[in-house]
Amino acid sequence: MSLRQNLLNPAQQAHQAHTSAQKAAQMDWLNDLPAGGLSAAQTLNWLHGWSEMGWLRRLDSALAAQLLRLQPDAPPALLVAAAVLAQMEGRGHTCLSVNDLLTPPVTLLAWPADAVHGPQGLLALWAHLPADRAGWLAALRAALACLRDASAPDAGQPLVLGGAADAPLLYLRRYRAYEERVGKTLLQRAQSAVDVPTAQAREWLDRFFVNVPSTGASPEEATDWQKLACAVALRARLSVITGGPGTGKTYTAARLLALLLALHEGVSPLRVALAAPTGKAAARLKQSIDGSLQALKAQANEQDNEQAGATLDLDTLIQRIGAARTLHSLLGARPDTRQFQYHAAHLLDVDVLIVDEASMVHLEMMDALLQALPPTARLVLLGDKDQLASVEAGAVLGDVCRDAAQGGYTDDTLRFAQEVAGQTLAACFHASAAPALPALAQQTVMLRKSRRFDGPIGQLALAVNAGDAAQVQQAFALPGKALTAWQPESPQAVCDLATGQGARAIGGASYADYLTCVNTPPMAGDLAAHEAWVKQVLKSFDRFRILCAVHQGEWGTAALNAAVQKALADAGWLQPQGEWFTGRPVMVTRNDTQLGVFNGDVGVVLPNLHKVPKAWFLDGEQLRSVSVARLAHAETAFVMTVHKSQGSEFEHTALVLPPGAAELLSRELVYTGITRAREKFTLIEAQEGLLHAAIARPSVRVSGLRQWWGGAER
Ligand SMILES: Nc1ncnc2c1ncn2[C@@H]1O[C@H](COP(=O)(O)OP(=O)(O)OP(=O)(O)O)[C@@H](O)[C@H]1O
Repeated sequence: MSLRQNLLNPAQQAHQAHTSAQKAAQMDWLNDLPAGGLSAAQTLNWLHGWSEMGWLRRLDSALAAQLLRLQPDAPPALLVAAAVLAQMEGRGHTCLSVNDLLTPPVTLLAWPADAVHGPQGLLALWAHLPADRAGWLAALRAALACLRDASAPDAGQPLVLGGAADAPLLYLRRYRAYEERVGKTLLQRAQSAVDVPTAQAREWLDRFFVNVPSTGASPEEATDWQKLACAVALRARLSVITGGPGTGKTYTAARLLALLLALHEGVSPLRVALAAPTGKAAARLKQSIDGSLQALKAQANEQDNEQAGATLDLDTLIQRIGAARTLHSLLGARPDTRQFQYHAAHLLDVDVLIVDEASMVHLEMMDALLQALPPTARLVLLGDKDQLASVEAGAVLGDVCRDAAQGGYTDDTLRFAQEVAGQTLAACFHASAAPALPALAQQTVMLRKSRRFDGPIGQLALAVNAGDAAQVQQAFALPGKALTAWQPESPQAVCDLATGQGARAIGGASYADYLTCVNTPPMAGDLAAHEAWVKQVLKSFDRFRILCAVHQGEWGTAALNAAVQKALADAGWLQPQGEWFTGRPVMVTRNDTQLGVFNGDVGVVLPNLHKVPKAWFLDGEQLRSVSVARLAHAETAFVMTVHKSQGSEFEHTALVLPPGAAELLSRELVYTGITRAREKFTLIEAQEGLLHAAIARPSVRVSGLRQWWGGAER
């Protein structure tokens, strides 16, 4: 089954099967093409045929049709490039490299064999298209009503040609505009220097970071990267702190806030905002920042009270920070429009903005955020560069942090690191040891020591990240029950895991934990007892989660959710009557600002005190209930995609790798799945070899973002 088929619902698949034979017959004429090559109309037919077959989206061939209407003599190559570009945008790429079109883009599209080799397939069409870059560029530039390049005036053309002469990039107009604005604004912010009171900053940093690296430590371990990250963040209006789970990104951000407070000289108090792409991630950020500031307060009190605790009012800072918000809510998302309440002409009221889980922020959202942020405000991006990028197009954090591991710090940065943070970086992190890296890299620091993931799960995550199959194998062979790999015969195994009744005693939390709670509501009918019960259910539900990579097929979210629900009902845990039965876990699939729920929020349906079913959500300790009648966009959440799990962690995480979806199984997907697990990780491979195939496949997002700050393009 192809990727597209996997994403189709059963009705669409049936329709597709019905039309396939019809379309194949319609396309027979393509075998008898005249030697003169394809006309634009024939090319369009061919592309429509691909959409009918489910290889392209209808949207993709519709773009080609729109271009042909705009310019009736548009060359076939332009129509094909546009349809492929639209398809790539749907897969998260912000542009299409023209170089990828010089030969049939078999790897790029990863279509099934008949779509590649069949008489109406990719190879057959490519026989009619230019064979070199000059030919493609000539074809693209022959349609200036459809396409703008650097030399042509902007007349609202839907396509834009950009990139370098030897690496031209084709964009949809919208993405080119986002990319240009995001690239330029990030660079401006990174270059926008702020005066740092060196001696004062050094004094506070020495107070906040008391770790002494052990003698004989490796170059990575010899540096206090957290302290360095704080220092670097002081000197410009953009800083980026990346690192794996538990490396102390929020710990560092909390100390940075304390440092900014300590150095703040304005008359009005520092205005701080916290945000993340999802509600869950925002709640975790707030909890973590508060926890770190409380710990810092205790540390300051233990140190010399006269010098630290007494002069730094951390209590007021904690109170003033306020709740962390989703980016949608921060920017003031409005129903049914892409426009936000805050934008370039109505700026956010903030001095410092910390954005966590920045790997999930897609290009369009990053653009909206940067536009709405006052030029004087400091932006601090936190995130794990190795995690999956967002479903939507763009991988801004990945692009920014591409060289973060190597450092590439200039003399200026090295001097600053020494003066302000007291850190002498090993030669391997100097710019001389690598090609000189641009200003953005000087504002980026990678944290390298995990405080939470030093056990088997951490080892596995590192091995996956390095694409090291042997180390992965070794990690699974480690003693203890933290890691389990399983190749069951059928998806029934997933149900066994969910009910906690699996034949294999692999241990770990299951859905039996939260359902035990669901089935023992409080006897007393008072509000406090009811709230405590709801919170306990929600927290227990978050102890375990099943993640998978696809929606369709017997190993996809739809079938597995139904199977798990049935298994739990058969085992007596659930009574699934109607849609909104007690205990049903739900995930919101669309932002609804009026209801206050956002795409990705996960809750559980439980009765309120008056026995009316409500969907309940927990943000930190804050409980919210939503009327189920108004929750129009939600689905069952026993099983969710890895994408949707980002920003969350579970005591026990099970990752299901399905067969036939090779294109979706990437190193980043597996890494993200593993790092959702706090204590136990279970891998369920529907077929032997899926894990190894996935880790051998790092995902690549085509983007030209780095051209705006002088980095090499992918
Ligand atoms: N320098 C440090 N000294 C002591 N404890 C630390 C230090 N840095 C981080 N920690 C602790 O390690 C744990 C993980 O830190 P933190 O939550 O900041 O990591 P993170 O990178 O933000 O994690 P995640 O990716 O899960 O959000 C926390 O308990 C934190 O208090």
